Amino acid sequence: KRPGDLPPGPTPLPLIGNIPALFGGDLLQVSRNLRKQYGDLYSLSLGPYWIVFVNGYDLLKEAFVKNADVLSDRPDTFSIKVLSERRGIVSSNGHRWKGQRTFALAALRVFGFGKRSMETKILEENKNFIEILEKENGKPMGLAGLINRSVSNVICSITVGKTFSYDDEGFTQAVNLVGEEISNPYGPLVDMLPFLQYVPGDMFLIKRSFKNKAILEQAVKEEIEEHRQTLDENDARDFIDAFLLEEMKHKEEEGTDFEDDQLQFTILDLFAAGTETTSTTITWAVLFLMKNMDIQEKMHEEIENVVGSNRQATLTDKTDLPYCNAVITETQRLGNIVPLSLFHMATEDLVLENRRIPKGAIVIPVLDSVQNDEKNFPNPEKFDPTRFINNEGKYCNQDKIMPFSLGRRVCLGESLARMELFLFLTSMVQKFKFLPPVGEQPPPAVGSLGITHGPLPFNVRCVPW
Ligand code: HEM
Repeated sequence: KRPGDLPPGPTPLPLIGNIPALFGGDLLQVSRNLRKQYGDLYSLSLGPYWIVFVNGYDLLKEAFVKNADVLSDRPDTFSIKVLSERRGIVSSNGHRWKGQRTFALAALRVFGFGKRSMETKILEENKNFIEILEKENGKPMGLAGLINRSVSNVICSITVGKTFSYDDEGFTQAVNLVGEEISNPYGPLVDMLPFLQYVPGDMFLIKRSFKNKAILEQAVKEEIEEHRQTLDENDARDFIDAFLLEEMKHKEEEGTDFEDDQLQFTILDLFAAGTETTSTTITWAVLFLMKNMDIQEKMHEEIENVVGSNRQATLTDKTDLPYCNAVITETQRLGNIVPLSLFHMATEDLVLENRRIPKGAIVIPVLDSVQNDEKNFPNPEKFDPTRFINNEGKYCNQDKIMPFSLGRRVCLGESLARMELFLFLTSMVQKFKFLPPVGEQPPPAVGSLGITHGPLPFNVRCVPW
């Protein structure tokens, strides 16, 4: 039974709890339906967990910023405990998480986060990407895989100190496997209903996940070993080197988190979190632009006026390109890339809106509720960048959405992601118009939900202006 002081929700049934509530579509749809009935705070009883959904800008702030002491841990779910072994940054808690996140942020800054050197790397990668699009000569193509590999190269240049050719087999396999895991539609379901692990066969892709994990771990292990063989103590080349040097400092320390297993998961976290999210956003942008030729033309015109056609836009152009910024922010809003963020856990009982969130509950920051808030964004289904342009033609309102989540677990790669989105999208629209295959209508803007919410595969023609 649902204790009377918990957030409201459908009545749990004996043994199966609120499983029937999940029959209403994917978890995003389920959450939207429940909100209509129960308001901003509601709960489900699933498997061993109470799952609490937190909606709305103010309540999200109260929960994850004001009560960050209680709501910043990850729960004991299958993906966190078993697949990620509670290691790395995304899946660790407490002392380990704090130490690893702090180290990673500092090291990433040394290797380019927020710096001009990073901009140069992104622009270089972008040039290669544009050249490949040029070679396609306006033929219809699925762009998502290529964007994925190009974006992935940016994070690889910092973590493993090199980039890969787009037809490198090992690299392509790693990028595809990570994509498969992050967009696995059963991932959140198995996390909430752990007994699904024991269903015979591989209907929920769990065996597949273990296989993918083994391949990815082996690839990273090899990179770490190669780095160890060529390590120069006075010259860290990349994130792996910096971590190996840190390992040396902590060698004598019992139970230290600076060891190879931890490094392996952190590299995989950065690779996974740093690739799929950004490339999915860029892919949504191409789809939205293809469906809105007038917006595409306006964005191109702004780039032509400010940057011209002989050089790539750089970050110094950013403030002079308000419409481009608005298109990117509107893409993040409507694309709704991580609509339910990642799962958090309540480490103590907590009272919100006079309701008790019990210790051990999985707590979901419903970022979707902010991105699609009708009060701030009338007609939220419409792609309309002018929501982020004020009367003076300036870029505004970007803080009305929270695609990178909030609180202590806020996305660690936000500054890199913002750079990438701006530099990739401006140079893509500078060179090409995005059109559907001849004789076809642009595809519907329909997404599928795993951890990320990505568009269904579609073909596009990239035709020079
Ligand atoms: C547009 C691109 C991106 C979006 C929309 C995005 C969004 C998010 C979201 C919603 C979270 C979950 C926060 C929470 O638990 O409440 C997150 C976490 C994280 N992101 Fe990103 N992200 C993006 C790009 C990146 C990049 C480029 C990196 C690479 C460095 C990155 C690294 C991480 C890491 C390591 C975490 C885990 C943080 C922690 O648990 O402490 N993300 N991101």
